[in-house]
Amino acid sequence: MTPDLLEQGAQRAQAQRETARQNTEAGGQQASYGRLLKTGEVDVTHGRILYLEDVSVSFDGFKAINKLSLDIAPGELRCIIGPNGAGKTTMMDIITGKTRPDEGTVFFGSTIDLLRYSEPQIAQLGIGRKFQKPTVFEQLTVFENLELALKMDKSVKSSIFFKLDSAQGDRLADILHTIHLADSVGRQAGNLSHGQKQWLEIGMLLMQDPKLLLLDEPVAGMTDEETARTAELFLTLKGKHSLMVVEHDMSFIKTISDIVTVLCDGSVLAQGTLEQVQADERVIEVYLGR
Ligand SMILES: Nc1ncnc2c1ncn2[C@@H]1O[C@H](COP(=O)(O)OP(=O)(O)OP(=O)(O)O)[C@@H](O)[C@H]1O
Repeated sequence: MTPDLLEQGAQRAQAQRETARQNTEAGGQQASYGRLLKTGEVDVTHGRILYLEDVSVSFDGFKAINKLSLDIAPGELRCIIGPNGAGKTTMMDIITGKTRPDEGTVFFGSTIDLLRYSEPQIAQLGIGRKFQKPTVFEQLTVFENLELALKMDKSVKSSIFFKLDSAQGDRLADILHTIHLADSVGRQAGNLSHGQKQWLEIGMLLMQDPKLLLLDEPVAGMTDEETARTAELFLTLKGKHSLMVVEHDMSFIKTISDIVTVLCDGSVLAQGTLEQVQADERVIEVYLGR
């Protein structure tokens, strides 16, 4: 792809997204009461894309998650903090189907009971997960990694004969811009910096157009500049996707957060703005004061 084509593709994809956003704002909520949801659509008419209620799981008698309840609004960027062992990773494992809870309710939108689905099916439903370590294909170029992410999307049939159509090409160009890698499209992923690899992996998730993205310590090991650019990236994604970000880096949380949920001993200890939770005595005691 030439820089010109990339630029044009990115602009077309941006324009399409803007139209979709305006349509949603103009009537998405009301409209969805009166219409059937299309395949792959998530019913967010009750204002929640993710809903957990009284979820518990024990490992050898130890309650890692203990009557955990929380919900996330569509388009929200929710930050999750908490001391080591609070249950943050286990919570993500439950949402993505890696771990089955002993009890509780986990819904995607108001109609999809996630406990009825397997891990690959949950990914297919539109929940993307980014683990802490970047897992890109080091031998392939940035472009090839993104293209491959689309091929791995099971909804794209016949991947052997797969060729990007123009809408997919535009989306790829748009994502390249979003993840700050438009200038590195032909570079081998193995030669990227740690931060760039993390962005590329986020781009690979975005190629599958997830509705909800779960990100585990996305800025761990990044330089200050990379961290700042990642904050920018997340703020761009907010609204178009729902995001749940687990992080220990408080200055990063400060830059991106609206609502922060503090987990401790497998349940929600406090929730509010970062200022509010930082002023909460219980939080100071178990976490921030350490
Ligand atoms: N498969 C497992 N078997 C036994 N115990 C487990 C298992 N998975 C998690 N745990 C325990 O459950 C608790 C919660 O772990 P979890 O990894 O979810 O915490 P966390 O908040 O993500 O911690 P960190 O910030 O250190 O990553 C810990 O005490 C952990 O040792």
